[in-house]
Amino acid sequence: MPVIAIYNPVCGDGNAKPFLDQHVLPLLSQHGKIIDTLVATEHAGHAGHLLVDFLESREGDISVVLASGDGTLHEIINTLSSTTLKGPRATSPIPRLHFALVPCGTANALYSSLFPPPAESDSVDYRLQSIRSFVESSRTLPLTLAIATLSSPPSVTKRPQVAISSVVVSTALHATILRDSESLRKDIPGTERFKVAARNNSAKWYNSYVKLLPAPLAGRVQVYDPAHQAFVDHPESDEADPIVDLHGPFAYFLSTVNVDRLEPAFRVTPLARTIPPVEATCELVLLRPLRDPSLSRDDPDARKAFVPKLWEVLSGAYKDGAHIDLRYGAGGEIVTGGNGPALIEYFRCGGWEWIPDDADEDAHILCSDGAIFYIEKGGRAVCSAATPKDNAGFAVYA
Ligand SMILES: Nc1ncnc2c1ncn2[C@@H]1O[C@H](COP(=O)(O)OP(=O)(O)OP(=O)(O)O)[C@@H](O)[C@H]1O
Repeated sequence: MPVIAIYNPVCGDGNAKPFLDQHVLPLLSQHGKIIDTLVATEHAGHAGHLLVDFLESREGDISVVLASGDGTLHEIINTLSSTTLKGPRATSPIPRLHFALVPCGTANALYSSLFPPPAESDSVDYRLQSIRSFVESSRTLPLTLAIATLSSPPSVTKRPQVAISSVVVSTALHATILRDSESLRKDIPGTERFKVAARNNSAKWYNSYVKLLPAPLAGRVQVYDPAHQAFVDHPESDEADPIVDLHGPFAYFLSTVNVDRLEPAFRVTPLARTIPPVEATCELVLLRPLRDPSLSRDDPDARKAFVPKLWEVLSGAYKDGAHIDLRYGAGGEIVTGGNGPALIEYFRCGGWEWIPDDADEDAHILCSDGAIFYIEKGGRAVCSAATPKDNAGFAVYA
């Protein structure tokens, strides 16, 4: 099978090339794997085009050694999903692409979810696991994709914009963090920049109306019940009307596919691993501050009072996903037992719609694997999880 190795020289701390040279290429060569093309990305958006050129010049299935973070994989998936190949491949569908991931990015969400990190997650061995799987077992896992369609208002005749994710689609706090953290990348190359951007946005709430759609096999939207530590059918999702309506404001709204974490230690959707889905689903976690019994309306005092609770939830994600079992006590204090409302609402669904309030500028920001999009005024984002077809789509050596 032809093999291309692509590295992003600027991702993470900028060490993809030396890591490839010192560790990856020798291991591949030890196992007799020949790299047909070894190439660096030269600019944003380049990785997808490199792969298109390679596909057009080879036949059959191909493998890709990808030394980057999640953003470069995102670009590849989006470019290939919107490109018609030339030459002999013009008449046949793009074959399944097999990726051996070398985690060289900042967060490496997909890699660290597929290979949950030991304490020493920087070790060379830890970073070579997908490569080892490529050379030793060739076992691949197909990726579920989250397809987000951003539509204009019905009065505007414009094609919707499509963003395809293999990790995360978010709005609200996470999307504004990603928007703002990019400008901090140069000064703070590590994950600390996400925390700085989070602090700057922590008192914001986002006004939107949301619909949750069931996955085909389940037929119902499912919600996590902390009392039984299991998913149950949402009480408002029944056979006659399986769609669940949710009103804001929202502090947090984040949906994942394929991953249980966004950084090695930030297990934001832990049930993706502990109760694995049986079909393509979005794992959706959200936080609606007005579920807090101590808050009755949205005003600046309420937003300020909620900030420490937001932080406690987010720090719970760093404690092996403990945030999903936090509840409100009668006075709005955060507790771990009892039967008060859960802080985090954790849904498993086939998709969702986010219809931002026109007057709330920041509610129009959407993040797809770190790439930032703007939902037009009067428009909406619709996201659905898709199962890859046999022999097509994207798979990872794992
Ligand atoms: N040669 C290049 N010069 C400048 N930017 C590049 C180049 N090659 C790729 N890029 C851009 O670098 C961005 C960051 O890459 P990537 O997401 O892989 O790493 P990261 O952000 O450090 O890691 P992660 O997404 O895991 O947090 C990508 O969005 C891509 O467009």
